[in-house]
Amino acid sequence: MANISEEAANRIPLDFSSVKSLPDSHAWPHPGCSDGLSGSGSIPVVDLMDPNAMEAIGLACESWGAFQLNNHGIPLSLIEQVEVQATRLFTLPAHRKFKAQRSPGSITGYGPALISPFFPKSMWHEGFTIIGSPSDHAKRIWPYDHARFCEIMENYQKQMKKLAEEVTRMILKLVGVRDEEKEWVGSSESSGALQLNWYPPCPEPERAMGLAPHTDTSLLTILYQAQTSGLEILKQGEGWVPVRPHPGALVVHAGDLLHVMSNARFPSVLHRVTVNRTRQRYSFAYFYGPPQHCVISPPAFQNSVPRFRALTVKEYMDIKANNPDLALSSITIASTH
Ligand SMILES: C=C1C[C@]23C[C@H]1CC[C@H]2[C@@]12CCC[C@@](C)(C(=O)O1)[C@H]2[C@@H]3C(=O)O
Ligand SMILES: O=C(O)CCC(=O)C(=O)O
Ligand SMILES: [Fe+2]
Repeated sequence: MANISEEAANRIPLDFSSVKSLPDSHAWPHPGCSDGLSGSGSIPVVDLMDPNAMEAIGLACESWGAFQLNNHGIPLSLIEQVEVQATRLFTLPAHRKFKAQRSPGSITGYGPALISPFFPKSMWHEGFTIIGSPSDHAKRIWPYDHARFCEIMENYQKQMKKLAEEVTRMILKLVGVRDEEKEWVGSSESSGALQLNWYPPCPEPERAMGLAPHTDTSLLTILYQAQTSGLEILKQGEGWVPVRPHPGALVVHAGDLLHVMSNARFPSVLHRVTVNRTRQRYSFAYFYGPPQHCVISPPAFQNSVPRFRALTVKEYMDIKANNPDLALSSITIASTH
């Protein structure tokens, strides 16, 4: 995949509310069938309150890299509040949203997905990325009326962080990470980010792409998808499998840092989003992982050969930001046999 970021930087953002047909900039050659296969089956469902939840999570991560989580303790009322605020944001006129545009080189704010520059066509999607308080960007959109938006987004991140810690503890126990290497879990050091995603209705969904295939960089992602389907994960040997929204459930994805820390026992999952002719779609993704300065590496077992070199989270993030497709293979240790 070529980095076509210079050309991409000059792309004119599309005002989705005014388009009646699919512009060439958003028409993908074969969006729905990149491997010609369509998978069956569906990702496992895990009940967090079940005494066997940890084992179920391990099996799901080994074979699917994703699972639906029930009984997670996040109140539906909070999720609904996030939905209200996301709707309030994304239904604003384009010129209002552009006030909160992400500045070059930074992560937070409104705009296309950060991976967009690596694809030749634009995605049928808008996003808003938050780390901690979104007040800087929210104030630009709503100078006198940003407090409620900020309060809800901060509260959601707080609750998501607690849940992510609980799931991370189980996963790192399964992986066999030593206690001193997981001191960051539950500390204020850990990194979290919230991505609000909006996929408007699309006049030609067969030729458009909501979010192009990617793996998430962090350790794990906890995703809420509102009623509309569209998310698909790639299952090895099977193809693209839809992840249908279960009312009240959250989807958990294994990310690249978990891939490395588990020595590929829990591989990060490739996923994408398709779009719909009549229905818009919202999703909220919370990314959780170790702080930037942490050194990550496969666990040191006597008889297992590490497949990745040790590196800091920051170093991995930089490698991934420059070349998402080759990031994992570029830190693979060459086999000497
Ligand atoms: C902490 C993160 C995780 C990021 C980067 C940064 C904030 C925004 C995240 C996303 C959100 C949308 C998909 C993705 C692939 C993208 O383009 O931006 C994600 C990316 C990653 O997982 O790599
Ligand atoms: O919208 C979705 O269901 C997936 C979003 C996603 O993959 C992401 O934000 O990283
Ligand atoms: Fe993702």
